[in-house]
Amino acid sequence: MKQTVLIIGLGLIGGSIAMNVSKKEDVFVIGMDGDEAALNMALKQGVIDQASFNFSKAVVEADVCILATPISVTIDFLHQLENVELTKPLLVTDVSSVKNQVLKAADRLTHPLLSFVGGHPMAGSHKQGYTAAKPHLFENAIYVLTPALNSTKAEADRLKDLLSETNARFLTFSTSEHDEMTAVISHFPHLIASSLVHQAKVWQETHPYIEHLAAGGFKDITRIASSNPKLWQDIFFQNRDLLIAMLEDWINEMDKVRTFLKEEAEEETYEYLKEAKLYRDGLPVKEKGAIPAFYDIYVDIHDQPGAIHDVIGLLAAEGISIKNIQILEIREGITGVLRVSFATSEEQKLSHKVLQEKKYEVMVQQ
Ligand SMILES: NC(=O)c1ccc[n+]([C@@H]2O[C@H](COP(=O)([O-])OP(=O)(O)OC[C@H]3O[C@@H](n4cnc5c(N)ncnc54)[C@H](O)[C@@H]3O)[C@@H](O)[C@H]2O)c1
Ligand SMILES: O=C(O)C(=O)C[C@]1(C(=O)O)C=C[C@@H](O)C=C1
Repeated sequence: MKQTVLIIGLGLIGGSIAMNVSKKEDVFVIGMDGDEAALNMALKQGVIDQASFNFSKAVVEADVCILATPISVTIDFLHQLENVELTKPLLVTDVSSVKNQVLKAADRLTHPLLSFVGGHPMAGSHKQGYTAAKPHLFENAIYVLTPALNSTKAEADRLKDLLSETNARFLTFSTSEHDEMTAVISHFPHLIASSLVHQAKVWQETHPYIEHLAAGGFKDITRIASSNPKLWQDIFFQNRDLLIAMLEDWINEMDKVRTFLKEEAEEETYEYLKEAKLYRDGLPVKEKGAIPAFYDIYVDIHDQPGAIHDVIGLLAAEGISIKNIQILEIREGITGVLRVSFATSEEQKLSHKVLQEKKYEVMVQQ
C-alpha cells in the first residue's frame, strides 16, 4: 500500500528531499508551502502529487510528515501537533540546523500514534527556495538523526528507507552533541564569515578599490555570508548560548595571535599556521560536509576572448562532465585561474592529461 508523505516547506532542503522521496513508487507526496509558485512548480515537475493549504487536514492523511521550514516555524508546527486528532500512526521528522528547542517540542508530543525522529542533512547552499533545490544535494552527505525519547529504532530505520534515494549517510547523535558540533563547523564559521565581510565593507570606505581585489581567498571564506539572513538569524538564536561561549574562546584565541604578532613570535606564528594546515588537510574530502566532494583542477588562463570556452570545449570533446567551474582571479591582461570541479578522480586525471597535452598549466588538487 502507498504511504502518504506530507512535506511542509518546499524550499532548498524540502524541495531537494521531495525530489528524492517522490522517486519511490510506494509514496504519495503532499506538499505544503506559503509560496504558491514553489507548489505549482513542484506539482508541474511531478515532485509532489498534491498541494495542500490546510495543515490539520493534510497531517491526518499522512503516514510521515517532514517539516522543512525555518526552525521557529517547525517548532510552531510541532506545537500544533499536540492538538491534532490522529487516527493512524504518524512519523514526524524535521531538517532543522539546530535541534535543542525542536526536540523539546517533540518530546512534549505524547500521543501514542505519534513519533518523532529529528533529521539534519549536512549539506546545503547559500541559495534558497525551490528553484535552488536539486535531487543530488545530499549525495554522500552526512544526514544526522536525533531521535526523540518516544521513538524506536524501527522508526529511524523507516525514515532512512524513505530517504534512501538521497544517497546520504545516516549517523545518530544526541541533541547536545549535534548542536555543539554544528556550532563549531557550521554556525560559528558563518558568524565569522559575516564579520569578515563587515570588515571589508568598512575598509572599502577609505579604499574604494578593495572590492576589486577580493579574489579567491576572500570569496572562498565568505561565500556563506551570502546566505538567507532570516534563516541564519533563526539558527544563531536557536544556538545562541553555544555561539556566545565560542565567541569568548575565539576572542581569547585572537588575543593570543595578536600577542604573537606584537612580540614578533615568528616560531609560534609558524606553528599556529602549520597546525591549522595539518588539521584542514586531514579533513575528509570524499564525503560532503565540511569540504565539498569534488575533485578539482586549477587551470591558468589568459584574459583573451574565448579562453574559458576553449577549456570547456576540450573537456566536453572527451565527454568529461564538469560539476562546477569558477574563475578565481582574472584581471585585464593578466593570467587568471579557473577552478574546474569533477565528480570523480578519473575525470580529474583525464582532464589534467587532456589540458596538459594542449600546453595548459594545470595544477591538480590532491
Ligand atoms: N540552507 C541550508 O544550507 C540548510 C542545510 C540543512 C538544513 N537546513 C534547514 O532547513 C530548513 C529550511 O531551510 P532552507 O534552506 O530549505 O530554506 P528555504 O528558504 O529555501 O525554504 C524554506 C521554505 O519554507 C517555506 N515556509 C516558510 N514558512 C512556512 C509556513 N509557515 N508554512 C509553509 N511553508 C513555509 C518557505 O516558503 C520556503 O519555501 C531550516 O530549518 C534550516 O535550518 C538548511
Ligand atoms: O554550504 C552551505 O552553503 C551551507 O551553509 C551548508 C551548511 C553548512 O554550514 O555546511 C549550512 C547549514 C546547515 O544546517 C548545513 C549545512
